[in-house]
Amino acid sequence: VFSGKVKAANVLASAPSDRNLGAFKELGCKTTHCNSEVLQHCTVVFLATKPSLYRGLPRHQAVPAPPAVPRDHVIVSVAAGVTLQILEELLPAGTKVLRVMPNLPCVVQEGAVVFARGSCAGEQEAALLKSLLSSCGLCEETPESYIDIHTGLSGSGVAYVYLFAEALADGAVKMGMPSALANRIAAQTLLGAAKMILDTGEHPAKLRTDVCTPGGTTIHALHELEKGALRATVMNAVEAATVRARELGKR
Ligand SMILES: NC(=O)C1=CN([C@@H]2O[C@H](COP(=O)(O)OP(=O)(O)OC[C@H]3O[C@@H](n4cnc5c(N)ncnc54)[C@H](OP(=O)(O)O)[C@@H]3O)[C@@H](O)[C@H]2O)C=CC1
Ligand SMILES: O=C(O)[C@@H]1CCC=N1
Repeated sequence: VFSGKVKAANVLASAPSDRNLGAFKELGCKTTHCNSEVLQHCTVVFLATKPSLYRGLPRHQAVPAPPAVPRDHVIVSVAAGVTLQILEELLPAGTKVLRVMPNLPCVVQEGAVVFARGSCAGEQEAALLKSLLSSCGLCEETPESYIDIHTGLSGSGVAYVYLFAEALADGAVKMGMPSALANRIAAQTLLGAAKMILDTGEHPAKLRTDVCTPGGTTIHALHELEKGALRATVMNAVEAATVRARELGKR
C-alpha cells in the first residue's frame, strides 16, 4: 500500500477484534471480522495469525472456507515455523500456498523477506509474491529449509539490533550525552554501517578492521566486546531463534 503497488481500497483485512484493524482502516483498507468474506472477495490471501493457532486444527480447515479455497486463490502464510507441509495438510488439496518470513522493517520498506512455494504454487505465483513483497525491501525465493534460519537471523534479528542500539545509546548516556541525541546517533550509526556493507560489498570484518586505528579507541572497545563474548552470544541467539522456529512448526 505504501509503495503504491496495491490500492488500499483493494485490501480487505480480517481479525476477531479491532485491535490491529484500526491501522488498516487508517490506510484506507477495508476490514471485516469474517474470514470467509476475505476468501470471497480476494484471490491473494495472507494468513498472519500466531503459529499456535495452526496447532491441533483438523486437516483441511485452516481457513473456514465454505465450500473450499477456490483454485485461483493464492494463500500466503507468514507464521513462524509453520511448514509448507503443514499448510498443505490443513488446506484443501490442490491449494496454491506459499510460506513467507518477513521482518518488522517491511513497514518502512527496508525489510528482508524470504519465501518458498508449496507443491501446487508455480512460477506465476512466485513472481506475483516477489513483485508484491519487493516493495517491502529485499525479497528472495529460497529453499524452505532457509526460512527458519532467516527467522533467527532477520525476523527475530531486528530485536537483537534494537537491543544493541539501546546499549550503544545507554553507553553514551552513561558518559554524559542526552538520551534523545544518543538514540538518534545510535540509529544513524547502525544505518550507516549497514549501508556500507551493502554498498561496498565488503565483508564486515574488513570494514571493522578499517575503523581500528592501531593503539586507538576502537580496538580498546572491541577488546571489551570480545571479553563479553559478543560474537558467540549473537551466534547463540540466531541458533536459539532458529531452533525455536523449528519447534513451532511441530504439530
Ligand atoms: N512480529 C514480527 O516481527 C513477525 C511476525 N511474524 C509472524 O506473524 C504472525 C503474527 O504475529 P504478530 O503480528 O506479532 O501477532 P499479532 O497478535 O499482532 O497479530 C495476529 C493477528 O491475528 C489475528 N487473529 C487471531 N485469530 C484469528 C482468526 N481466527 N482469524 C483471523 N485473524 C485472527 C489477531 O486478531 P486480534 O487483533 O483480534 O487479536 C491479530 O490481529 C505470527 O505467525 C508470527 O510468527 C513473522 C515475521 C515477523
Ligand atoms: O518472535 C516471533 O516468533 C516472530 C517471528 C519472527 C519475529 N517475530
